[in-house]
Amino acid sequence: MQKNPHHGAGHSGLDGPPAGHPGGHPGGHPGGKPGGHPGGMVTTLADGTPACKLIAWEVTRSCNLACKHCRAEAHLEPYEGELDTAEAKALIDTFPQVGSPIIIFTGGDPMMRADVYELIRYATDKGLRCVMSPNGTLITPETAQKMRESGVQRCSISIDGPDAQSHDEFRGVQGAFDASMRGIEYLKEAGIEFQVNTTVTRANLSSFKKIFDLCEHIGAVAWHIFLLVPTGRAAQLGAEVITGQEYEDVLNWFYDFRKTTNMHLKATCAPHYYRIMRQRAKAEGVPVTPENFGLDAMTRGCLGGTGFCFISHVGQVQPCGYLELDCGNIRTTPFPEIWRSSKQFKQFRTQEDYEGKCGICEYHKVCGGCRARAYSMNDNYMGEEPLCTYIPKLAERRKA
Ligand code: HEM
Ligand SMILES: C[C@H]1O[C@@H](n2cnc3c(N)ncnc32)[C@H](O)[C@@H]1O
Ligand code: MET
Ligand code: SF4
Repeated sequence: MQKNPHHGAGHSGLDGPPAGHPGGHPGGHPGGKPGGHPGGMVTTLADGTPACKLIAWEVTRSCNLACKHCRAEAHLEPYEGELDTAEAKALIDTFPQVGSPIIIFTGGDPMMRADVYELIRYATDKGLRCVMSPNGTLITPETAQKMRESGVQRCSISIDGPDAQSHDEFRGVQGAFDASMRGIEYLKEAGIEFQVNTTVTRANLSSFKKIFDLCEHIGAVAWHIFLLVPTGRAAQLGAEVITGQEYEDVLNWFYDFRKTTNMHLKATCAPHYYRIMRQRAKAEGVPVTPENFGLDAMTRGCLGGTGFCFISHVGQVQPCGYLELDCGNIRTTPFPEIWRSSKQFKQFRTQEDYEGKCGICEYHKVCGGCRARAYSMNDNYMGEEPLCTYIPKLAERRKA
């Protein structure tokens, strides 16, 4: 079945997201719910600041797995200084001031935090849409029920290989694959939808089709791919980072593959995808509209600081989880003030502040490059995306 019927012709150059709506989006998402987004999505705050659409909140960093690529270098033991229940609720109180963000309760493993359901209930009651990203191994019928009762709209479960051997090897714990599969069954029994998140590495590149088949077989509503960022434990995984050309290949494959399935496929930390999608659509004469491309037509590659942010276990606000840039701490500065005024977030919202190719690229509006990779590979978070093969038109002209 064709998910994105490509009818319509006559494409006119670049279709970016509507101006002033960087990364409009979160959908594909946990379906509508009462109290969510009345009158449609807020795109800009009263003072012109872009609204925050999505917040990944690391409610705890503790985790029972030991993944080789973990950006958080998470371990099982408790971490010092995590926000307590009262601080966490006070933070939730501020979220509506930046828009109607979807809150991803992440970790570590968010299930390692005892009051997580209380917090989700609290946020749900404020009209916020809450999703959760446990690794899946700790889910029981009882906790799945608690998730449902607290209002969890969707869970993401990470699966990085098509079978137990490859997944367990990557995730550092024998039995992780089977335990996550069991957890998924409990989610299904509790009526909670789930998506699979997969990190792309050299090791699993050739298994992609098999991982997709698995997602389909187990009934995932979406498959989101993340491209490895060499940070945290992944800093030791240099050899697993694929090359710029391999990115082009896998994202072109993803573009074609998307047409063959009804499942919602999303390239999350692969900003180049939104350029490739437009290049391919243009070549095919297909306009990039929501009718043809769903939410992919309205979002952009890197949303860090423009439509998305990350809050760490100790309250540090960052553009994303993979870029440990201190943009302010909610313990000393109210979160909405950080979102509005942090120096770094303002930089991310201004193309002139980007360096190298990204600063002059005509695809900037839809891509932005991976800021975390620019930082981890070249020590410059405003530098050009290190793994992009595209030469912007302006650079071509300057060369000529
Ligand atoms: C279609 C809607 C969605 C969009 C546009 C979206 C976009 C993003 C973006 C931009 C990031 C940032 C990654 C980063 O740089 O840190 C992210 C991370 C993440 N997303 Fe989504 N997401 C969507 C839906 C979901 C849903 C429904 C879930 C869970 C059920 C989810 C789970 C995650 C997780 C776990 C992370 C990583 C947070 C971390 O660093 O631990 N996403 N997503
Ligand atoms: C939310 C998703 O982020 C993934 N994840 C964790 N660490 C990294 C990293 N260094 N690079 C890319 N993805 C990562 C998790 O495996 C999960 O699937
Ligand atoms: N532990 C969860 C996962 O692996 C989410 C955070 S990963 C840093 O999917
Ligand atoms: S990647 Fe996620 S599951 Fe793996 S160790 Fe890190 S926090 Fe835990």
